[in-house]
Amino acid sequence: MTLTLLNLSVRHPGAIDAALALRDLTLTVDQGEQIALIGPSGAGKTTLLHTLACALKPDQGSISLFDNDPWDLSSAARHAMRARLFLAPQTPPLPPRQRVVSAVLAGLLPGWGFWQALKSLVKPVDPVAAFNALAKVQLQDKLYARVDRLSGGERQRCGIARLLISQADLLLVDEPLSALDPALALHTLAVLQQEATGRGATLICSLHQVTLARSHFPRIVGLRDGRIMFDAARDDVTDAMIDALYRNHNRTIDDLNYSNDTGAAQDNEYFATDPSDASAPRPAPALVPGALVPRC
Ligand SMILES: Nc1ncnc2c1ncn2[C@@H]1O[C@H](COP(=O)(O)OP(=O)(O)OP(=O)(O)O)[C@@H](O)[C@H]1O
Repeated sequence: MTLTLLNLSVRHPGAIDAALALRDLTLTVDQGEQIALIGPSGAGKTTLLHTLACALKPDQGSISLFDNDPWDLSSAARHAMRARLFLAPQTPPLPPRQRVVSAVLAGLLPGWGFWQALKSLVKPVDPVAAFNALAKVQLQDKLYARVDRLSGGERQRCGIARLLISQADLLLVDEPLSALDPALALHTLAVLQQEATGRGATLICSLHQVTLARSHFPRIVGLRDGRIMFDAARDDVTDAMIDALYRNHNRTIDDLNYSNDTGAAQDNEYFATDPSDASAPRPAPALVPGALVPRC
């Protein structure tokens, strides 16, 4: 078993009203599974990936990774556990003046000692490995380019190359295709999935491309407002489930105006009365009927 979440709730430190970003999540993932995380903006996909990467501590419930609760371990043991997983953020945090080769080789850092890491910064220890990882995402020409001179899509592929070079067997990937053109997106997704299959790693990947999620991943988890709305095999996911997942995500001022209409409020599934609910509409000072309100 790679991971188990049981009634897990998470809030971001400093969140307004201490709102929960994940609520009562229960999820079990076996080693080697490939899962697409989908859901509207703000659903909690990134928060879930960060929680799985032990970057956020659960508020309630429990998490087990590789048969251990990381938060019961000493920080040294938790650090060692982190070497078994790799989180590829949507925008990889790349130091501005760093060369691509060093940025990619940073994927090996968890297995290196301090001096080896320092040495590699001065002179990359294994440029061939970095080149090969970059070649898989068609970025080998940028081996010695500075990361601050890369395009958004190139930075994203640099982050994927870093994942490819890592030794992790839990791969957590946050919207890896958001800055890629359609052909590169398909290619990069194939590379990610082949890599995970090849090393028997678990792959959990958040995606806004629902069509790609449904065509490429055997299991799909739909998140909305911090909750799991469905967790199903690809073939069991229907268009109606997708519609419900994304329905009414851009609410109108009229929807928010329900706060003045208790009868209508009860009919509106998106009207939350729990003050800790991140999705709860806030009173709007000036109402313009019919105007679209971004969900945030
Ligand atoms: N650093 C933070 N501090 C406080 N609240 C946060 C923070 N990051 C995210 N949130 C809140 O947590 C909730 C979930 O956000 P999250 O980024 O996980 O959603 P998401 O599904 O990844 O969205 P997107 O698709 O837009 O990337 C949102 O309500 C968001 O406003």
